[in-house]
Amino acid sequence: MTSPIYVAIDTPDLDRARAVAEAVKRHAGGLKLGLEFFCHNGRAGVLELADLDLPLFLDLKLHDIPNTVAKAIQALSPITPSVLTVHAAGGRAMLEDAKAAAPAGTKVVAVTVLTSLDSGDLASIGVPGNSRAQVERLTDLAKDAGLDGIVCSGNEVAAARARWKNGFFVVPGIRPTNTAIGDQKRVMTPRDALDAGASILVIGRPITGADDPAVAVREIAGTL
Ligand SMILES: O=C(O)c1cc(=O)[nH]c(=O)n1[C@@H]1O[C@H](COP(=O)(O)O)[C@@H](O)[C@H]1O
Repeated sequence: MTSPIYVAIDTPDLDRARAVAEAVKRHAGGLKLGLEFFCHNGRAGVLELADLDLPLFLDLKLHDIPNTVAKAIQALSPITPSVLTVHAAGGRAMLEDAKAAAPAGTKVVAVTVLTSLDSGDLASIGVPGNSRAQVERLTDLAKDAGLDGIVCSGNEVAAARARWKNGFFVVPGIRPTNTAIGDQKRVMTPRDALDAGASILVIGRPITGADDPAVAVREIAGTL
């Protein structure tokens, strides 16, 4: 079975990214490249890692007016990521245009409530209620807009999946027991997140910050 673990390769250093990717390859279902990597290496850097033969998840969390987001996605060509992120808070027209602009083989998924936020943070940006209510609202929006799935924490994924049976659910904020939480606020263990309905798990520092990323990813895979 393909591993559900997507390793977040959060570094601006292309050589380090390649080394970590090679180390984790055996137990990873894919690599996630985000803003830290992309701001430094751009499209050329993503294409450099295409020969690793692992699906590439491009996490750009696009959030702008519909025209700008659609044009930005077109400007990624010839990259065809397996997964691409946009912010659900960009609204329905932006989500529809993002999906229309993406290559046919790319899953476009909407970030709902960042896993670094708790209900106090939500209140401070004018969102009433808890993270689950907001994830549910944005899950319905993403589904209606024709996206492929959403990003949420393990705490909300069961509720989100109950509303969208065949959606694709990306769950970051993954922390094996005994690993540092850091800036994340809504976390779950890999096993619990899968049991709750995650399609894939995004895991960064518990693997990339370990003394030996190959050992760390193997140990996590062993718990699934
Ligand atoms: O879209 C994401 O991947 C994402 C959404 C979210 O709500 N929270 C979140 O942590 N992420 C990403 O998931 C990764 C988590 O990294 P670690 O906290 O190091 O495991 C980072 O690359 C984040 O950018």
